[in-house]
Amino acid sequence: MIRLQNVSWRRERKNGTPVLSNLTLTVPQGGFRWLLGPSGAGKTSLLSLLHVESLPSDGSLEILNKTVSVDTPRATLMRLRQRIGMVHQNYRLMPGLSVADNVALPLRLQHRPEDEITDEVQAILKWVGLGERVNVQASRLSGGEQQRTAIARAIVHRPGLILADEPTNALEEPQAHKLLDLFGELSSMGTTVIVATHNEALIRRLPRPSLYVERGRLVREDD
Ligand SMILES: Nc1ncnc2c1ncn2[C@@H]1O[C@H](COP(=O)(O)OP(=O)(O)OP(=O)(O)O)[C@@H](O)[C@H]1O
Repeated sequence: MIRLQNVSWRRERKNGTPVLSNLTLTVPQGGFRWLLGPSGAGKTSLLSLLHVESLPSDGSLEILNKTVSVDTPRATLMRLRQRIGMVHQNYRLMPGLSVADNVALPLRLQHRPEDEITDEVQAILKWVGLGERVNVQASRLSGGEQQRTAIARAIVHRPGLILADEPTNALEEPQAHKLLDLFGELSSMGTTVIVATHNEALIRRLPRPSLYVERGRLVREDD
């Protein structure tokens, strides 16, 4: 469950125009929402807030049944973030690590046994079509391969919440469709999924409710 009540977020501590203003919305556990809006509307900023990389300047924010504020201890935020899978627009892989080690990161943070990690990572990399690229250094990957590695890393630990920022823009259509089908399936099994996109064709393929953001405000919610 995600719940925002009158949440605003300013880049600077006190003054300055809020990047996100007065957002109130609820997404139930297992809900899927498209996050839409023009470039610069605040979609990435909202995803950063939901990923607890930034914290609300005002209002109240609840993610996976935890209330989050500027007073939340860092260790609590880190634990919460481990329950969230995020596909960043620019992937944010560790360039010096192999594909497998990038994808293993969330499982290592959970202190899972290494043999289990190897199996899980192999399986998910095979699923995204990178079964033959396991030991390649991330800095040597193409854009599409980087995006698929980032997707694998975001879902390998079966998070309760998946956030994805334009997760298919470097993918070929069949891969994009496969990913969407997975997101749809994960949401029907209880994972909350929020996907920012400009891609109308994707939305038509998986018709789900949308959140429209404009100039940092939630201007519309469609079913
Ligand atoms: N690092 C930054 N420093 C200052 N302003 C920023 C920074 N990143 C984004 N902004 C501003 O914050 C606002 C929201 O940007 P954000 O990236 O969240 O929008 P977006 O809807 O994700 O856009 P896009 O669809 O182009 O990715 C915009 O006005 C943008 O110019």
